Amino acid sequence: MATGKINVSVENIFPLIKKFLYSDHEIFLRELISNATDATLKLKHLTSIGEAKLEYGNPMIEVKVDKDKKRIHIIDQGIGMTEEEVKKYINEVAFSGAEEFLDKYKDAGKDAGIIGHFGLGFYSAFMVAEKVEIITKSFKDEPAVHWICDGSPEFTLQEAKKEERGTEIILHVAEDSTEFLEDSKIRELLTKYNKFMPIPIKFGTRTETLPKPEGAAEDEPAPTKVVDDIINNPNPAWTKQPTDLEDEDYKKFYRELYPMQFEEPLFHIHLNVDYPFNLTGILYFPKLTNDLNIQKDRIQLYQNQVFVTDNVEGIVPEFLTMLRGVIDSPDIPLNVSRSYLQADGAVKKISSYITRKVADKLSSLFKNNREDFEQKWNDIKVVIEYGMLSEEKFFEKAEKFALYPTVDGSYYTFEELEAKIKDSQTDKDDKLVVLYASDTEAQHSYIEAAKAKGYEVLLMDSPIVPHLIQKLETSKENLSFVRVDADHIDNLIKKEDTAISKLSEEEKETLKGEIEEVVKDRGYTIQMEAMDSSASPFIITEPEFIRRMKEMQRTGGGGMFGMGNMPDMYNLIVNTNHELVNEILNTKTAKKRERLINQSLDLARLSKGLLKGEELTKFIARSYEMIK
Ligand SMILES: Nc1ncnc2c1ncn2[C@@H]1O[C@H](COP(=O)(O)OP(=O)(O)OP(=O)(O)O)[C@@H](O)[C@H]1O
Repeated sequence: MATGKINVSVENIFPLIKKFLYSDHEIFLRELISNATDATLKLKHLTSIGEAKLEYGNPMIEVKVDKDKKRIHIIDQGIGMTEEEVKKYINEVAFSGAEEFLDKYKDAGKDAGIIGHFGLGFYSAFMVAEKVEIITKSFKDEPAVHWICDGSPEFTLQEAKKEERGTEIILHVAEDSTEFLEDSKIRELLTKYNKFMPIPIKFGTRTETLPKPEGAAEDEPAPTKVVDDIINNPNPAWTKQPTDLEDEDYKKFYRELYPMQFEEPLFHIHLNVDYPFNLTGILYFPKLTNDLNIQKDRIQLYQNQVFVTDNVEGIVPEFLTMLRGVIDSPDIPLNVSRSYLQADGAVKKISSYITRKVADKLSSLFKNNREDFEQKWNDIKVVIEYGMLSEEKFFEKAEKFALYPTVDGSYYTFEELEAKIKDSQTDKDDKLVVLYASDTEAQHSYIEAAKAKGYEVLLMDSPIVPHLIQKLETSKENLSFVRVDADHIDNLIKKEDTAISKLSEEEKETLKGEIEEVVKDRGYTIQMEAMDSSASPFIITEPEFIRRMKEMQRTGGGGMFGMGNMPDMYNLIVNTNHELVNEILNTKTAKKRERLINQSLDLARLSKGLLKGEELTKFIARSYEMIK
């Protein structure tokens, strides 16, 4: 038996390994299974090129937990190691790797998230074990060896009896890590990190129900068989060629990724590039709600089929983090901080590649089946609108497929919309005015007024609309968006012809004074307008600019500082051509005038959804009195 001392400058590296990555202790299993996988794939390679003269067969990796003896075994059938190789790879290479790791990252230990993604390699075993054994037999014709190390830099190395090729790692689990002796914990980790690794991983057995033999009695139980429980799918969909996959395969894989998701994805995008960087993956568009905060199943990042994280911030442009699926790339550096990641050239290229692929897919979906795309619009618009706002390149590409639905359910691209409304909705200053509503119920009367004029009204109801229209207005010339309740209809799109007022200037002044007297404490700005006699006598409007700025502030970013908390501002428009307004003017008694004004104002508020609570109760009681 040989004993030796591992040559390291840190006197005892293991307590340090334990101290770091405290919350990430669980990665030891991922690291050891990755090594076992590498060893198996190396053997596959050597047999394929004829360097290892043996049958590759169907090797698997087995994980076993012996709770009584407090041990975890990881057994592979890979290339194994000779004594020389153990000395070299374990005592020197692996150790220096661990040392280097600690040196580099002990100060960066607090850079949340990233550090645990960097493999400590073999020595991460000491994060949970007080003693580690390696029993390994190389594929070369040499005796097996047994290496034991108890966490000090001393180790023993002796010949072992192992006959089969491969490596067995035995972890003697430390007292403070006994949670890893629970089957359920190990299963959880295997499913989290190793679900799609390329070599089958066995963890215990399971009972499979077989079909009943023909002619079996109905009450006879179906026969069963005990089989290896393989926890992974070694050939996940993203590793295959898109041409080899059907739509159903993509859906099946989605269910595999998110077993708790019962809703089908709307469509998928298969990513596949090998130059100038390597990346494969599948992204899915799920049905998204308008609530941006509740989307919880996230894109998973893999490196060569090993799960790394589900936090892809910095790698995928932010607007696409709402999607689901997987990205697998060996080219994404993980042992660095997020801020570095965002500045990294390769990562930037990856991010813009993904953006382009998503835009191309949306474009082809739109072209190939517009009807279907329109039907899905409501579920995907948040991502697209968000992308248009945050990525200039995407904004340009989205011109072709971004849709603008009307309150009547027609969908236009911006170009189509422009062509459709150009004649009717260009104002006297040559500005194209796009009318929109955010709520068809609440803004019903305003929508009707616009439709009566032959105008189109868009329905724009996602939370980022104020930002989006701001962006559209600044990127196109002579364009403005106004919500239907921002002013009375003739003011929304001002044309040359000035309406004739039935009231003289003097009469208007008198009336304005009288109305002001009655409504003076309610904060309305009164606007006397000569409108169509069939339009409502009193209308309450909410000026576009201030409302939009406030909304932008509330949804974050943009707008004007401090405006989010300002009270809502309303205008009261009085239609001087309406009969009732004329009557108010000519009413003899002040009491009756006041009553007419109040009743008209309440009706206008009712129409705008502003009449609530006690005021609504009073209004109803008063109305009953009137018709009695
Ligand atoms: N199960 C195994 N079978 C054969 N060789 C192994 C096995 N585990 C580890 N080794 C050898 O030990 C070396 C060191 O392993 P370690 O995990 O520390 O580093 P690595 O795998 O090279 O890199 P990293 O894990 O940091 O990506 C490996 O490169 C390999 O040669």
